[in-house]
Amino acid sequence: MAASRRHPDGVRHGIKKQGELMLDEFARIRLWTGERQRPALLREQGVVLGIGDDAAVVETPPDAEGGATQWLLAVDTMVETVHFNDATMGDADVGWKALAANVSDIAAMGGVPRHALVSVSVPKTWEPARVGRLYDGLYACADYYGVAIVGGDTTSSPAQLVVAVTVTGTVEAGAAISRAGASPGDAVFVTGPVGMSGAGLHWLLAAAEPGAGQPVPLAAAEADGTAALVAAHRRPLPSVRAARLLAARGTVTSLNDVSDGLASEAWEIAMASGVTLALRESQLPYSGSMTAYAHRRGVDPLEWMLYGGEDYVLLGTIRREDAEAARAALAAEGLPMYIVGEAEEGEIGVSLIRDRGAARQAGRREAIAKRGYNHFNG
Ligand SMILES: Nc1ncnc2c1ncn2[C@@H]1O[C@H](COP(=O)(O)OP(=O)(O)O)[C@@H](O)[C@H]1O
Ligand SMILES: Cc1ncc(C[n+]2csc(CCOP(=O)(O)OP(=O)(O)O)c2C)c(N)n1
Ligand SMILES: [Mg+2]
Ligand SMILES: [Mg+2]
Ligand SMILES: [Mg+2]
Repeated sequence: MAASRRHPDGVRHGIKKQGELMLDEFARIRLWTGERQRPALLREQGVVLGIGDDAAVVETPPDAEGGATQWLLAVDTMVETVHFNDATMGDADVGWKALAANVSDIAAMGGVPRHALVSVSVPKTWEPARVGRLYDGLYACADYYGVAIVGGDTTSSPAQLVVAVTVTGTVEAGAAISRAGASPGDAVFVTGPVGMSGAGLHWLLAAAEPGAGQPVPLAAAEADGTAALVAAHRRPLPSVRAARLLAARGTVTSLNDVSDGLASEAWEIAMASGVTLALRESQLPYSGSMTAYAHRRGVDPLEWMLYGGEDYVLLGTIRREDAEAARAALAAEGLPMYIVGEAEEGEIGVSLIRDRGAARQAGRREAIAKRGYNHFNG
């Protein structure tokens, strides 16, 4: 009979011959998820029954005035080697980002993120402590955004780690903001700088030592002036508060979040709405550290800004007459909003008006390619 004893965490573990803790699937799940969330948060999200049964039970939350809400449902997956590797991300960063990418999709509909289901497929080579750290990051992000983790699934995996997070959110009935409502004359905005994550990834891949088997330390990035870029890549901060403030104004006509790159997301709005989005180069939110790093590496910063991706800021359109007031209202809350262009009538597409610095050529227009991160193309 397998030896076992009561571990201080209250979970019953088998003991390997060498004395190493051997946890079965259910013990691991309890270790990763047991009593990790504040009871107040679970109550706030209407969780009647959370982790531990066949399915979670949650109440449908009313809006602030007691009115009806609608559910928002989204899922996003992260796969080792595709979305991260040993060098680019720590295990806790993977957990944070897996949930953050989902929270960002709820923000992109103008909603409030509420619940999450977490599916992990774990290679046999991953010691349990690594998944424990992944859950540290997941729960840190869940706590930050007030999301209740109410269940999930656990399997082994023949090779890479896969983590898939499903989120729910709610939005006032009829108030979800799609990609399809932009009209000619609307202002185009973003809720934060773009290109930092792509630049951070570039730096991380260059700094990675083959076979080091551990993430590039943040201290190395600090020493090189790229810590903000690495943080943007590892710990994105989706724009939930900005989304809620903007949605409440009733003047936002389309919204999307930047996962595949500003160009790709702008194309999605342009196609869904049947407009051209014209971006002004001089108005784009250039980050100082991203621009400095790009110049050091001889890269055009626009490359990361337009095509880098994983920024998890929002791109949207808003009625022109409310654009400046909305910007000021967000600024009053310490939240950035940059007006970066205009929706126009005409052929569906995205263009860039070159009106910045040395590249200035009397406002020359360039067509922006429908390119960005694509899982089956490059
Ligand atoms: N395998 C799939 N089955 C059904 N719907 C999918 C699948 N993959 C993606 N989708 C849907 O296609 C749309 C685009 O997906 P995606 O580009 O991943 O969105 P996002 O960038 O917002 O995460 C979304 O509505 C998503 O729900
Ligand atoms: C090791 C590594 N290589 C490449 C990338 C770049 N990358 C991977 S996925 C992705 C786009 C975003 O992921 P996706 O699954 O397309 O999210 P979604 O659009 O569904 O929200 C990018 C830019 C990375 N993050 N890490
Ligand atoms: Mg997706
Ligand atoms: Mg999205
Ligand atoms: Mg994508």
